[in-house]
Amino acid sequence: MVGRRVGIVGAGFVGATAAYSLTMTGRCHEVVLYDINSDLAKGKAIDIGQSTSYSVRGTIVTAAEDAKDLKDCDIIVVTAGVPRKSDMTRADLLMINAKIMKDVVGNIMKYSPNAIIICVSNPLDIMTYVIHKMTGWNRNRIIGMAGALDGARMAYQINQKVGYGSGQTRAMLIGDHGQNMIPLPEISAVGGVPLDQIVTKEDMEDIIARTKDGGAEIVKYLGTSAYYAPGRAISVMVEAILDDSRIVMPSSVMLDGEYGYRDITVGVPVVLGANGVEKIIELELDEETKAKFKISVDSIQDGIDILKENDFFV
Ligand SMILES: NC(=O)c1ccc[n+]([C@@H]2O[C@H](COP(=O)([O-])OP(=O)(O)OC[C@H]3O[C@@H](n4cnc5c(N)ncnc54)[C@H](O)[C@@H]3O)[C@@H](O)[C@H]2O)c1
Ligand SMILES: O=C(O)C[C@H](O)C(=O)O
Repeated sequence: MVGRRVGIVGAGFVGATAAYSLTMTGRCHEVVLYDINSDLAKGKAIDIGQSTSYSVRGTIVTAAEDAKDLKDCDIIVVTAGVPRKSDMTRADLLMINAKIMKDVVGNIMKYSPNAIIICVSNPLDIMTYVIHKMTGWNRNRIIGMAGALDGARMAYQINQKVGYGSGQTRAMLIGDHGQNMIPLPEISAVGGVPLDQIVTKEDMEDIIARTKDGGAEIVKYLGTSAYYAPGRAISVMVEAILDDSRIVMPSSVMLDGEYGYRDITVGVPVVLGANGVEKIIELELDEETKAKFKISVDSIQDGIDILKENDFFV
């Protein structure tokens, strides 16, 4: 369904790039940029708005003067927060970004109580959990963006190795958006051809390592984190919800018994449609992958426990 209103909270590198990507594909009627730095939101909204003369379909791009201008959004993308620098891990952003989430979620609940939220801020799985706990909303309406990006990164690494299949490569991962993410080459493919038939074991190990290191590699060169691939990954998810296209996308979602876990947000394949998460797909995991998944879940739980110890949820 084309023609609805998408709010983006945080008009920095990632938020503005997501807005630009949405505008270029012309898949939503209106994008509203909100940032505590209102001049930044204004400048980006004008600049992106002026690009729409050459996009396939007009999109209205506005800057929110105030959080109340986020009213009645169908989808809100949360990119507010601090990105890491080269000497940091995503986990180092835990306390500072969790505090920002309090402010952001309060505004969303007040002005767009029926929205679907796509969380982007890091550490991703834990911020997604924070948004669940603070809103108390049904779990289909809160989705963490990570697998869409990590899958695109894995596809890129595969294409770099084989030298073909760009745009035809589908890569699947599960787990956290961090060092314990679990690329699944055994169910990834280039144009439908299973990876293990075209990539050596050694190359596969390299693909996995470089995918896991994908965020850090960019931070090393830019001194801040990536935004083109994240921005596009966000817009693909937004479009799937607006179009009710029911694509399968690994995303960080609240488990309630799936994969043997409850009350934890972690990346698994889901179906994205008009209601947000339409379905969680339960892959059959072998014993080795189950053990890796547990390590990944435990690492997310560690971050949640730090917030609890600091009375964050009180
Ligand atoms: N999930 C992913 O795959 C992924 C990918 C890239 C970046 N990220 C994360 O996204 C976040 C944003 O990255 P960036 O590069 O755009 O950073 P950025 O610094 O360019 O932008 C963040 C913006 O958030 C704004 N902000 C801070 N507090 C706010 C509040 N309370 N309300 C509204 N706006 C507020 C800031 O003013 C800033 O403009 C970081 O936490 C980064 O780690 C996640
Ligand atoms: O690496 C980061 O800190 C940002 C983001 O999570 C990414 O993977 O690009």
